[in-house]
Amino acid sequence: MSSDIRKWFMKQHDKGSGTASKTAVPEKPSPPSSEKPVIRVDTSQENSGRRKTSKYFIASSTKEASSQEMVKEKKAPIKTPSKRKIQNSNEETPDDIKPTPIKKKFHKVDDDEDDFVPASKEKKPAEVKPTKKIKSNSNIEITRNSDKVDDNLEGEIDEKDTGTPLKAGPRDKGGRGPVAVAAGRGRGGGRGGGRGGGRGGYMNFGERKDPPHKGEKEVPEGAPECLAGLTFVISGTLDSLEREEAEDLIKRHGGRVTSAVSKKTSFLLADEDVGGRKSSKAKELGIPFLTEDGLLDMIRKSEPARSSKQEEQKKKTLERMNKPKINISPHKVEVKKDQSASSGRKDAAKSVKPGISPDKRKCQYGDHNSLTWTEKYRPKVPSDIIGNQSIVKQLHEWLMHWNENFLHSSSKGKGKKQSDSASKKAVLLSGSPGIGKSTSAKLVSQMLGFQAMEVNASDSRGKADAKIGKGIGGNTSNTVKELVSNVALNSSMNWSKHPKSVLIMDEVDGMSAGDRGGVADLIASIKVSKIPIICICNDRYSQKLKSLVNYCLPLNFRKPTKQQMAKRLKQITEAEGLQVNEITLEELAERVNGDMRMAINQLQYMSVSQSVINYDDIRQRLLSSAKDEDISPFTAVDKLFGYNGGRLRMDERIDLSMSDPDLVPLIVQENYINYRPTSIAKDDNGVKRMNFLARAAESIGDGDIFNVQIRRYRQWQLSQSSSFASCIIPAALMHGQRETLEPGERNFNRFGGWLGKNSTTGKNLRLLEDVHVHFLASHEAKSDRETLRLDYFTLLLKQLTDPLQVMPKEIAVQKVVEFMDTYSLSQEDFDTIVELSKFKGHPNPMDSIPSAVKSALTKAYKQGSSSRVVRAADMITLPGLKKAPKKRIAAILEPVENGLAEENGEALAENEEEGSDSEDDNDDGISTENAERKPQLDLLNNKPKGIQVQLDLKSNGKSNMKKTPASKSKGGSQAAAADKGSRKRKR
Ligand SMILES: Nc1ncnc2c1ncn2[C@@H]1O[C@H](COP(=O)(O)OP(=O)(O)OP(=O)(O)O)[C@@H](O)[C@H]1O
Repeated sequence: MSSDIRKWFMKQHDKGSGTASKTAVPEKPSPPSSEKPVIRVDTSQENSGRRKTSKYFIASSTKEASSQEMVKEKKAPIKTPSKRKIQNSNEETPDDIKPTPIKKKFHKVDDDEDDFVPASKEKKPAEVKPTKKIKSNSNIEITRNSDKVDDNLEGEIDEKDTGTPLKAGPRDKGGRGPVAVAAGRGRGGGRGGGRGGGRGGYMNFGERKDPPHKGEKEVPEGAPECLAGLTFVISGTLDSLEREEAEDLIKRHGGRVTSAVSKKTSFLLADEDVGGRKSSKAKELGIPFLTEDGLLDMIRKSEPARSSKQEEQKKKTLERMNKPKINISPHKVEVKKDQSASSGRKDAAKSVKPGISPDKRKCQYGDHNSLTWTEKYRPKVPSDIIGNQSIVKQLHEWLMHWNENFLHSSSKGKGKKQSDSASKKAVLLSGSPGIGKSTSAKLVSQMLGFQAMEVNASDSRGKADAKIGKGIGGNTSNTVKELVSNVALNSSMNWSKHPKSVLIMDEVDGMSAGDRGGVADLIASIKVSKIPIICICNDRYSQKLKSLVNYCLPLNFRKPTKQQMAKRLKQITEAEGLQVNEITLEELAERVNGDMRMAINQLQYMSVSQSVINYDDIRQRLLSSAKDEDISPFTAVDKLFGYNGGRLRMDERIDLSMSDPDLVPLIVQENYINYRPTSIAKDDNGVKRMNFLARAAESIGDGDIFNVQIRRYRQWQLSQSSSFASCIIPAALMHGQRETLEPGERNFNRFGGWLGKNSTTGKNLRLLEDVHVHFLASHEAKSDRETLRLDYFTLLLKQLTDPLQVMPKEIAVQKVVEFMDTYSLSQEDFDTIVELSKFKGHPNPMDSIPSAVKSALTKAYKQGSSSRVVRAADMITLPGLKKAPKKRIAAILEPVENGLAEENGEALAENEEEGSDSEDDNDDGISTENAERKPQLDLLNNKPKGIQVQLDLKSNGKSNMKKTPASKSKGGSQAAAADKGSRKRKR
């Protein structure tokens, strides 16, 4: 498998039109079809120089594309443009072509929609519709030719999991035959697709062909709104414009670009019949096709006199700047809205008992013109808040019933289900910045007559003082404490006016790592609070908030859609006399990434210097700030796996997966199994899902191979491939709804389990190494670490626990302590042996030992400590090292050559303290330089003999390096020397 991946990587990919296919299916000029009419699209356009292959293509002016010409086209052979190859969809029928076996299976992907949903195998015959003429807004006549669709265009490859050989379709323009599936872009051969329409393997991402006449045509500038009201869908590769350029061009002229064809679509912009889902849907709905030339023509014809346009704009700006503004004040807006509001809303508005009276507010706001627009147009009633209406409603419900749930009720939320919103004393509003969290909290509080007290949690660092008597003048944490317990408020507030208060804690995730105890303190405050607490954060998955989440009702704010934002922004710009069209505002909304505050601020900033803001102004202004977002790995995984994960663009997927290249793959791996892919039918019997799971698992495995290459061999250039294999492909396959697989499981993405498991492995290896070193120092056995674990541990466990289970207490304890002394095992070693010998499903031998016996054993072992002869592997010090690594000591003690198994050694080395490796090199120079080091050298010399140190230890049983040996036996002098050496170093 790994070699497959590497080969794939090493392979130079053909970025052209599929060389492979060219060799497979020799290219030849296709004779004109006698059955399929080919319409010349825009005969007036010289620079197009291309033949349009589909009858669905419209000319920019049908007057020019006369029926006579159409007939001509049918009969006359077509001149092949120099750069393009001729396609004739009737050239080969599926029957003519023998299916070519595919070497490697690639799954079909609709690259237009950036989704990896396998295509339906069914062929949908296109509807037969009468030819009719429609008129576009720009007075361009459009022919809707709906002759019978040539089935060959719809040729499909059956290359899915079933392994059915390809059903070859007609060769496309690029001459890609069926074998081009892997190499070519898009649907490859067989689908009869043109340049890049329809499905393509995800492996081919990024290989969309360049437009054949890229940059060769002049892009006209038309009237600003000439495409207003028209909705375009782009498919395939255009003739001279990149897709993004075409998109910009349309938007610049007031048109809308969507990704999927629907009834609202005005044109499918494609330069040839690209085939694919969009194409067939357009045909099905009778949506006219428009060529790039057609589009350019449409724009060109609307071109206004440039100078007059500019002058007009200048005049407007000057007018606007000179004239005193007649603005709709926020108050007016409010009144207006209230008047038009429904009766229900009126009631709600009536019930508002704002903390500040209108007069006071006026005072507070001062001159409206000096206000920032975000303040000026801050929502005044809940319905002004765009998006998240259900969340606002939930918040309203929770706050409305807070007093009755927690103040006046005897049960105080007890007995209610944990999930029940009424059981939580606090709420946690989460969501990205500038989407209305604080506004909603304040508005709802105001509506319900609560006095809102705002505290920025990131200012309330750390715990409150134990004595909160310091009062409100003290730090913010104290303030919070006092607020929630109403200690100080009584004296300073008029409770008849403000009987109810609510505490709004903004930016609770801003409590930095240094604020240990800050969140804990907040939780403690929530527990005792006599007022509702609304916590606000950006990232509810933040590790810091892990414990807080359990005490709060989580309400997650979503970003408003760009359409919702544009609508609200339009109201603001109209009120401010700023001329901006909706498409431009949608672009702004997209560029600020749903941040309403930023969008409003940008508009206010731009309004200072211009009264007309067009699409290009927004693009220019927000070019650098395009979609920069700091997101947590959990949010990234949520997005990748989300229901709309398939709609994300590839660059967005890459950004998400690279947002944390260490953690995102781990979280993906941990959770992919919980997702039910959207692309499988609801009644799927599980086979398809298993298939998807298998493919995702395989891809995660590939990602692991990349990861090893990156980490071990520093092949950082593979980072993106690694993200691709370990995140993007699995998420593309599995994205959909998350479901739980075990009862009691929470339906949230889990943190990657690998880190925990790796840490446990490291810990176990360290413990094993301790036992191993002691074991070797006892000179009773000379095995390596692995042998000790595999062959000795069972026996050791038996010897250590059996007597305690079956023998009388005293005898058993004595026997076990003797055994431990013989093998130089400490109490910790005893525990390690028990712990590492545990297996799921096997009883723990310690369970059947009475606790009296256990405590007798501990007592007996400690008693013996004072006179115990310790074979002191623990006391070995190595020159230059504060703490000698056990692995090194084992190597000194171990008489056998083979040492530790390489991989275990590596794992251990990774887990050893960092300093040890860097200090490693010091060993070499020790013999000559430092006299202090000599004793340690002696230890090395004694290697085959082992070391025996006899020490009189403290009665607590802990070895003490500073203690002078009471008696010396064999080797004692060395130990003493070692001890001396270590003492000297400590000084
Ligand atoms: N959903 C919305 N509807 C209408 N206006 C909004 C909305 N969200 C934000 N705004 C505008 O943006 C301003 C700031 O919003 P707000 O402070 O509520 O954002 P936030 O989500 O709390 O941001 P942060 O997380 O940075 O505190 C508001 O005064 C308002 O003008």
